[in-house]
Amino acid sequence: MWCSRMALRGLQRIAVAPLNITGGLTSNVQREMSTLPRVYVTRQIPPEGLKILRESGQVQFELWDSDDVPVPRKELLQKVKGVDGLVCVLTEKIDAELLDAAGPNLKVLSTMSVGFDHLSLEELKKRGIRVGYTPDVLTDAVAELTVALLLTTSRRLIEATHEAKTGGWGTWRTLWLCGHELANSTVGILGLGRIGVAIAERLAPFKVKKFIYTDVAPRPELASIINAEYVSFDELAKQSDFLSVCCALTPETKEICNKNLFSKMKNTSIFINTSRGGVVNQEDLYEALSTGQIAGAGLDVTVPEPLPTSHPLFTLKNCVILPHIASASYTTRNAMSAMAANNLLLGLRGEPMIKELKL
Ligand SMILES: O=C(O)C(=O)CO
Repeated sequence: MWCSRMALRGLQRIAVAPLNITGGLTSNVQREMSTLPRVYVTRQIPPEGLKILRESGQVQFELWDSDDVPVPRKELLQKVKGVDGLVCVLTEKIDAELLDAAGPNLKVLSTMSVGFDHLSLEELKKRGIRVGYTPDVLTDAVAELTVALLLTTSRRLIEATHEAKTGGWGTWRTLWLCGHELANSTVGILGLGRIGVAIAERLAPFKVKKFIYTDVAPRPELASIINAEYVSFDELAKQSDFLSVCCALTPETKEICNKNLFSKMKNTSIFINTSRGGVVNQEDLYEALSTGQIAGAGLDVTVPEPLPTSHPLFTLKNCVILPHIASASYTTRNAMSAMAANNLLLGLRGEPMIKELKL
């Protein structure tokens, strides 16, 4: 089944150029097309971005025309040979092997993501490749989903609908399916950036008592927007009733949420992660959840993705797991796609990108 699907996908791959290449084109047009910078797009990105690339007249591009299956690595290594630009999503590892396969023509990489842990920045820098990414446009969608996940976890909504559907709903009971409320709580943010601020702004009307945060250093400008207090990592763990992870995954933050953190949290606390699965030691989280060290966890991101259905975290009632959908609204994904396309085109023209990573 898998093989035949893959074979079908392979057949569906199409080359898309700014003008449809048909037998009817004059040889002049064909000659002109062949001199345009070549771009490979590693995924069928949402229509806005493809339209921008197609109508730009600035590039010829080929894409892996599927959203369901990522381009196989072997195929990707073939397809990037000699390209001038690359548009990728977060499932593609952009490392030395891939950059070597692409060769020296590659000048611009544009990722349709705010996260960049799938990119080897050092290798990109070494080769002088400019990198575009897509922050800001997804902030609202991610903040919205984080609030939804937090409430789903703290008020036990998945358990509750399951009980209602499967006959567990007996009489109204005084302590049945009780959870933890935001009113009068302390909300902690691990890694205060645009998204952390947007989450806090949305939580404030729930009558949160106090926002606290930790980061590599205080961020007074952002903190003042939400009146958040800078605390140490340990204090964040100790004081937070709800702890929301918003930091990027870097070598410094890898598995920063581990036994050390969970052991200091209250057993009534809720842990939420919508950043990257790699910031959490999942074995330690399982231990904390299954022993009642913390009350619950809501995860939009895991290691690996997808998380195998046999993973122990799926056995826990107090763990809500979503399949990495924080930015998944039509508006946001189209905006990310458009920004990724524009970053690429600007980069190839040697102009400043809308959002470019400083390497
Ligand atoms: O953009 C990202 O980095 C994501 O995780 C997708 O929302």
